[in-house]
Amino acid sequence: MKAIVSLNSGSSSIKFALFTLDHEHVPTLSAGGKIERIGLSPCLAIRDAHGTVLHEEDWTDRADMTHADLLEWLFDWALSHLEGREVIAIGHRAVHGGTGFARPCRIDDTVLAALEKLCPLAPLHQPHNLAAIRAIARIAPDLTQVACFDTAFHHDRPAVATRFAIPRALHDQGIRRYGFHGLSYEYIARRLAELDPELAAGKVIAAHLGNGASLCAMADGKSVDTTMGFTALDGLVMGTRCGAIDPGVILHLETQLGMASEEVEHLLYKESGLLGVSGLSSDMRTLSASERPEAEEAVDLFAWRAAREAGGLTASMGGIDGIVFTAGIGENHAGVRSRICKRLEWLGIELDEAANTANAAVISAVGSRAKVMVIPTDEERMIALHTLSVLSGTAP
Ligand SMILES: Nc1ncnc2c1ncn2[C@@H]1O[C@H](COP(=O)(O)OP(=O)(O)O)[C@@H](O)[C@H]1O
Ligand SMILES: CC(=O)OP(=O)(O)O
Ligand SMILES: [Mg+2]
Repeated sequence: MKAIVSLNSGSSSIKFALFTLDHEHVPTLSAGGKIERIGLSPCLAIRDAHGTVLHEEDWTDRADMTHADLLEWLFDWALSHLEGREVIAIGHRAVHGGTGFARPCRIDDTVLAALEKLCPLAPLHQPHNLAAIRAIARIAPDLTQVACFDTAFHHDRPAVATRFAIPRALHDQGIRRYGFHGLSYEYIARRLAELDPELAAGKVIAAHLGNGASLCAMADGKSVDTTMGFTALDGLVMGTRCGAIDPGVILHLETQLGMASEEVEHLLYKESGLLGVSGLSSDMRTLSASERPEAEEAVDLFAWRAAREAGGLTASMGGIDGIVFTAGIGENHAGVRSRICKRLEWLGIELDEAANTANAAVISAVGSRAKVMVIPTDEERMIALHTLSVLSGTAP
């Protein structure tokens, strides 16, 4: 049976899925899994389509294990468990497509070289995405590999939402707001259209709150604004990323505190966000379980900033009909959803706390002016669908 594999290398996780194809090439999930807490103490779970665990692994205290080490482990496992399935292509999440890539494409040396140039704009992601592509090219040089871009969903936003207030020539060189988490938002837009077509046709904020976090304002299922910009450093507070920051801080760090640009990069990408504010952890579960006041301060800042940006995106759309929470924190953390929604009560948003605690699909109260939902994201399925569209020559 033919199959395709989706690989999604995030900043703290590698998610993967194997889809079998029927004779019309409709993908059905066969197995999938996630390696998480990379850089802390990685663990892995692989499940079949019914959620039954096929394999679990815990690399306690192995903060040293890199994305590449874990991918190698995963390949070895996969090769011995394919059981007659023939993998015809591998689709990858590629976080940054720059100005050159607005739709999924087959990967060759030219594409790889162009994506390599974008690594400085997504240092937590793009190098891992490309390392996975290269590793597979070494193992199976003839296998088709497809890149699916996080930036693509935002490509057709109104021009005003793409511009920084800097000299025009820099915008023309590509220094502009791109936006990320596009595979997740595209999936949410499609899923919402199935679950609630009326809401999907309206003005919705999708909140992808994971280790990386952003919001997307969607009108009629299309991105009109988003909190991330030139890089995935912008916008909300994240696990280890600072989110939007006064650029004057960066100038001060360099000119007054004498920090080298590599040190500033490290500080803003890897030592800031929830980790920086709490001094404890980048992981929301750890912070929620902690009694330390700094942990509480970090969680509160996370929610405050998300609500503040949601207010801004509401203005971008000229109103709001609904909010959809997704990704690790958005799907699972009732307390954070509640904190954000409380700060948005002025928009007529009211939660049903029992539904919220149960992680129900609809968590708004009956009288709420805007509907609030929880929809698990599925970037892997989106990658599979895009990969198939490239194989069949029907990519948009
Ligand atoms: N059951 C849960 N309850 C609360 N938070 C959770 C839960 N599961 C995951 N998270 C949080 O989600 C975040 C990771 O999100 P995820 O979307 O998996 O990350 P990535 O951006 O690396 O794909 C972490 O902060 C983690 O603590
Ligand atoms: C773009 C981004 O931040 O991705 P992730 O959530 O996987 O870190
Ligand atoms: Mg993610």
